[in-house]
Amino acid sequence: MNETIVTTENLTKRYGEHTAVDEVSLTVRRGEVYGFLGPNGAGKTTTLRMLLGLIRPTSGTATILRHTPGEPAAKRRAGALIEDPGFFPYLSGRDNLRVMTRYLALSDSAADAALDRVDLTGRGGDPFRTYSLGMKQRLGVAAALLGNPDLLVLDEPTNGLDPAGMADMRELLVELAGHGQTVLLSSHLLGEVQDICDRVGVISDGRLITESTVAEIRGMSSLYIRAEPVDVALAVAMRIAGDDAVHLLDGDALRLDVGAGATPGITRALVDAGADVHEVRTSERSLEEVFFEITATGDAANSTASTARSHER
Ligand SMILES: Nc1ncnc2c1ncn2[C@@H]1O[C@H](COP(=O)(O)OP(=O)(O)OP(=O)(O)O)[C@@H](O)[C@H]1O
Repeated sequence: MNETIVTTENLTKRYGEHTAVDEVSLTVRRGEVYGFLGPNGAGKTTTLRMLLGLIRPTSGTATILRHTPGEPAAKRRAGALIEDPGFFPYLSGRDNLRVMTRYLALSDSAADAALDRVDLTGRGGDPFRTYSLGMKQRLGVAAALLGNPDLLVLDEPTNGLDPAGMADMRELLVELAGHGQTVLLSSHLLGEVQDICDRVGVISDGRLITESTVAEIRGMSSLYIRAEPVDVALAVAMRIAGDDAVHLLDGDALRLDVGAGATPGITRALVDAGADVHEVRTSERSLEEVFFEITATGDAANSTASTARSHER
């Protein structure tokens, strides 16, 4: 599963003085769901548009399915939902897809197969204008699926959906990946995609800050401690875990960036130092927390740095 489906090397796009995408180098491998994450305006859509050959890079290179973006062979094997697909409101979902299958010289049955993949067969005969937002997004994914592409590129596929719609979309994406399709999706809602992505690339201000698995990016688990007096607890925690790994949280709790295996030793040391221990619990940091940290510091290596404090309860 290590075949490379997408690579970029120092991919850059400038608009006048503004650098929208700044030397981004990323890799998407076959069969994975890759989350391209970043806040609004970070450069996600611009990167995806370069990958699809919709705009030209200012410098740097990209390869998609071993082709240059925009080459007919790359277009055939990659389906995308990147801009409003522009469905006809009075045509049914099925007929909208048929307009596309005819343009792509595919059979009408490809439209039915795509409707089926996104679970819209039952409503396929209804006019597009009667669809909910979630159904419209699903039809957009169905359009991207026409021709059974190897790679799906989806720009913010959960955007604007309610929680149930998001859950449906997530389920659909996992299912697609289960069928061997590689999925590259962008999102600014990290919590929404962390459960479905195999790997993520985090972009901020046009620069790729980090690229790794969700587990790696979250780093090790944290230990939350409430003990009194807090200054005693703080001193004990810093002695055992090191100053940089200890964060004083609001409400005089402590967060320690240590593995769960450290829990018994730290609890014993607190008690030995005469502290009253009210609570000790381990928890994994969410991608959301880590994301705030690394986009604030601009450096993944600093992801446990003290900037975390302002985002913690
Ligand atoms: N055609 C353009 N001309 C000038 N600036 C542009 C153009 N397209 C994008 N930009 C700028 O490039 C930056 C990145 O935009 P982009 O749309 O790629 O961000 P994004 O991460 O997709 O954000 P969002 O989630 O809001 O869509 C923004 O500052 C945007 O204003």
